[in-house]
This record gives sequence, C-alpha cells and structure tokens, in this order.
Amino acid sequence: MKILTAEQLSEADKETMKIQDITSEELMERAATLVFKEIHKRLNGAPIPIKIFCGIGNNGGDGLVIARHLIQHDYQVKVYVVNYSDKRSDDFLANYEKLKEVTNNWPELIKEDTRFPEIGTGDFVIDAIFGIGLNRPVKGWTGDLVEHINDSGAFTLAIDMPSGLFTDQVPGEEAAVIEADYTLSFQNPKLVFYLPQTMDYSGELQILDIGLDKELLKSLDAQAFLIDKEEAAGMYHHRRSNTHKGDYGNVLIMGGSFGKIGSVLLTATAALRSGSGLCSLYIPGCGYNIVQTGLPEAMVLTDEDDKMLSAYPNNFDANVVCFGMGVGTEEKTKNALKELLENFSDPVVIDADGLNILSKDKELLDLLPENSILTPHPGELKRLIGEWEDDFEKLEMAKDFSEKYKVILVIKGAHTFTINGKSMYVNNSGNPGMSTAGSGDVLSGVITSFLGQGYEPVEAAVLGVFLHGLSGDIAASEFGLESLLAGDIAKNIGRAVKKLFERDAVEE
Ligand SMILES: NC(=O)C1=CN([C@@H]2O[C@H](COP(=O)(O)OP(=O)(O)OC[C@H]3O[C@@H](n4cnc5c(N)ncnc54)[C@H](OP(=O)(O)O)[C@@H]3O)[C@@H](O)[C@H]2O)[C@@H](O)CC1
Ligand SMILES: Nc1ncnc2c1ncn2[C@@H]1O[C@H](COP(=O)(O)OP(=O)(O)O)[C@@H](O)[C@H]1O
Ligand SMILES: [K+]
Repeated sequence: MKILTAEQLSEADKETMKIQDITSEELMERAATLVFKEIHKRLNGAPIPIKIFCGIGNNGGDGLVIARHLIQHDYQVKVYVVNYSDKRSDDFLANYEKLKEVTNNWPELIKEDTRFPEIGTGDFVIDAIFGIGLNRPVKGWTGDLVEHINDSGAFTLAIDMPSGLFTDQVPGEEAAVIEADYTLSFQNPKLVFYLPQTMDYSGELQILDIGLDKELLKSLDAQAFLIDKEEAAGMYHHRRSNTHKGDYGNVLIMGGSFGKIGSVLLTATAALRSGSGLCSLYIPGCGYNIVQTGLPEAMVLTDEDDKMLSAYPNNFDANVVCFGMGVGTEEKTKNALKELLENFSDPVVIDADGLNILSKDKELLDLLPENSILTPHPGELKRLIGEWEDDFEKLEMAKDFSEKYKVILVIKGAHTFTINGKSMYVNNSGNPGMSTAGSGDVLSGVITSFLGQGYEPVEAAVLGVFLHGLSGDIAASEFGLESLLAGDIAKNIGRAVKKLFERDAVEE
C-alpha cells in the first residue's frame, strides 16, 4: 500500500469530491460513519462512558459525526469542543448544528481557563482534536489537555492521526502528542506510524478505505510503500516442476570467527530454508566440525586461518556471496572482504562486522558491486552514514548513501526500511520476540537466498525482510515472544511462504 503525505491526501480529498461530485461534508460523513461502524462493531452497545474531544477543524468535524451516530445508537456520549481557535471549519459548523438535532446534551466548550473534565480509567476517549491539518507543535493549555488525556489511563482512540503528531516531522521535546491505544486512519498509512521515534503514539493501527478515487491514488508517487502480505505475495516466484537444484542458486556465505561460528550456521540454515539450491560456507578452520555436524546439507570450505577469515576463495563459483556475520574486524578479515569485492562483480550481501569493516575503511565502499545489499541495524547504520538529528534526516541520509554507492540499504528495526535510491519500502511483519541474538544473521540468509534464486536485488531484500518477519510471527505464535530463538525464524520460512497464499479469517 502506498504511504502518502498529508498534502497528497488533502489534495486527493479535494479531487475525489470533484470526480464523485460530492461535497466535503458528504465525504466527512462517509469517513466518520466508517469510524462509527468500527466502534459499534467492537462496543456492541456496551454502556461505557464515551468522551469525544473535538477540535474546531475537520478532524473535530469527524468527531461530531461520530458523536451523532453514537448518540443515535444510545451510547453514553459526552462531547467536548477544544476551542483552540475561533476559526471553525464549515464542515465542523454544519455538523455542530446536526448534533443539536439528536441531543439536548450540548457539547461542552473547553477554553484556556476551563477546568479539564475528569477522565476515568474506564472511560473510552475519542481523540478528534487535530488530524493531518496540524501545522505547529501542540503547546500551552491545549498541550496540557493532551497530557491530561494521556495521564488518565483511559483507552484512547485517535481519529486519522493521534493529535499533536505531524505527518512530516518529529514533534519536538516540548510538544504534546496523544498516546493512542488505537488509531483509525483514513485511506492511506502515514510514514510517522512506522518510524522508531514516532510509532509508539499511534498504538494499534487500522486504515479505513474512505473511497477516495482509485485511479487518482494510483497516479500519485508514493512517499514509501508499506509491505504487507499482498505486496509480498506479488513478488514471490513460484517454483516450477521442471527444475533442478542448479536453478535455485549457488550461494556462498563467508562468516564466523572463533566463538562466533553459530552465526554462519544460522545464515546458512536460513538460506537453505528459503530455497537455495546449493549453499556453501567459507569459515575459519575452527568451525569445520561444528558446521558439518550442524547442517549436513551445506558444503564447507575453510580458510587457512583457524580463528578468523583472511582470504576470499577466488576459485569458488558462487552466483551470490554474503559476507560478515561473526567475522570480527581484524585487518586480515578486512583483506578477505577487499579480495571479495575486487573479484566478484555481481551484487553481494554485507551484514554485521562486514558493515563495520566498511565503516572503518570507507574506500571499500567504492568497490561494492552495483545493487549490493547492506543490512545494518541502527548502530551499524550510524557508523556507516554518520549521526542524524531525527528519523526524517536519517532517511534522507540513507537515500543519499544508497544513490551515491548504488546499493540497497536494509535498515533493520521494528519496521525495517529498505531504501533503494529514492524508493522506500516499509516492512509490516515481525514482532519484538525477534529482538534476539542471531535474528539478523537469519535475515541475511533469507535475502542472500532470494538473490541467488534470481530475484531482482530490491525484491530479494523487500520480500526477504517480509518473510523473515512473518516467519518470526509464526514462531512467536508457537513459542511466545520471550522464547523465540533466531533458529526458529529460519525453521519457519517455509510456513511463512505458505501463509502468503492463505486467506486470513478476517479477509473472508
Ligand atoms: N473533506 C476532507 O478534507 C476530509 C477531511 N477529513 C478530516 O479532516 C482532517 C483534516 O482537517 P483540517 O485540514 O481541517 O485540519 P485539522 O487537523 O482538523 O486541524 C486544523 C486546525 O488546527 C489548527 N492548528 C493546527 N495546528 C495547531 C496547533 N498546534 N495549535 C492550535 N491550533 C492548531 C489550524 O489552525 P490555523 O493554523 O488555521 O490557525 C486549524 O484550525 C483529517 O485529518 C480528517 O480527520 C475527513 O473527514 C475526510 C474528509
Ligand atoms: N521489535 C521488533 N519487531 C519486529 N522485528 C524486529 C524487532 N526487533 C528485532 N527485529 C528484527 O530482528 C532482526 C534483528 O537483527 P540484528 O539487530 O542484526 O540482530 P543480530 O545482530 O542479533 O542478528 C532484524 O531483522 C529486525 O528487523
Ligand atoms: K486526532
């Protein structure tokens, strides 16, 4: 799904009104009625005190429409108008009038000197204060109200955006932002829902299709692409019957050092579980017995050094090479990476200490074959591209780096970002159980495997990241978050591929 900017979305609102010949009030009615239906489906008439905080713009207008429908369905509703300005929008005013038709219990006005209403932990708060029209940080008494809502402990549902959250910048330290438990956002996801600095504000997320014109949306350039099951399934190459192992890649994984041989084993297991036809490992001598015993399906070549990598096996005929897990950053090992980059012209996958070696000796970056894939976690990324002020600057710096060196960056995290020049892909699978030693090694194996099987490099990265996360989700559902081991992610890749083509119960 496309991630769009606030400007694109409000433009799409306007264009849709023309194309569908509807008023903005009708579009608001449609959008907010969908929200009401979602609430009604879950509350099912329960007599919970509902407190709706409405701004005076169109986000507040949504809140008034939701209030009207809830009141008409006999819910216990109290509406507050947060009067941060006198410039009430037309659709706000129209819906304010309509609300009067269904209740005598008029909205209570909250102004600068008003005592804030008490909010109990058992209340259900609807945040319709600000949406995508926010244009400056929320401070002063409106900020105090936002903090009052946050401190209440009540379940908070944000409409379109948690109030105070911008779509295109990180709120400053002083700014107040609603910490929503759930966000129902209109039409398309917004980038801030997925960035480490801002993702916590939106809580659980649901995107509502409010029927903006499909052709129009198709024509817009995405700020980024959100990768879910549907997008991943579209990238997957089905295996044909008339094939043999030679058709599925011959991957070489160079990694490990004394005490860190397990990392290579995880990468190789993941590569074979992801469908590689042939998988060989190049490791220091000390790992030979461990790897041959741990993974009989893999072939093993050893370096002349017993404890670390010191060379690249130039006579080995692999179609893709992955370098870096557990290798350390010794000078000898740097030479091994240099030899690899000087002798191998197809895209490579570089992970972990391979990245740290590149960061220490940036001249090596110029040797990277075009479309190579680099898989840093945030610490490795900082060493590679330098410090950033905030997540938006990080993404710009990463795009510049990707363009300069013609490489694909896979920035790992709760939502992994794959950056290919100006294009960004945001992963939407995975769970915190995957924050465990070795899960990055598994990811390198999955990506390397797809690259070896002939996927376009960016697809190998994006699909690899998605399946790695989905496999982690399957493993977590079996073992629980705490018990999840990196090896469980590798083991479940096949189930993840099958799941790509299963219909979920909610979709039926
Ligand atoms: N037909 C449509 O378009 C549809 C729109 N929809 C809904 O509309 C929402 C967007 O509505 P919107 O554009 O009216 O902006 P909104 O978020 O309500 O805020 C604007 C107000 O906030 C003010 N303001 C800003 N920052 C401030 C601050 N820090 N502190 C204080 N004030 C501040 C700003 O004031 P000003 O800058 O003018 O002084 C202005 O008054 C969107 O998220 C969705 O929910 C849906 O119904 C679908 C159809
Ligand atoms: N909270 C999380 N939600 C989703 N995925 C996660 C989470 N934490 C970690 N991951 C994934 O697990 C992997 C961790 O990689 P990395 O930090 O390199 O671990 P290691 O170095 O131990 O192998 C990444 O693919 C990351 O996206
Ligand atoms: K809101």
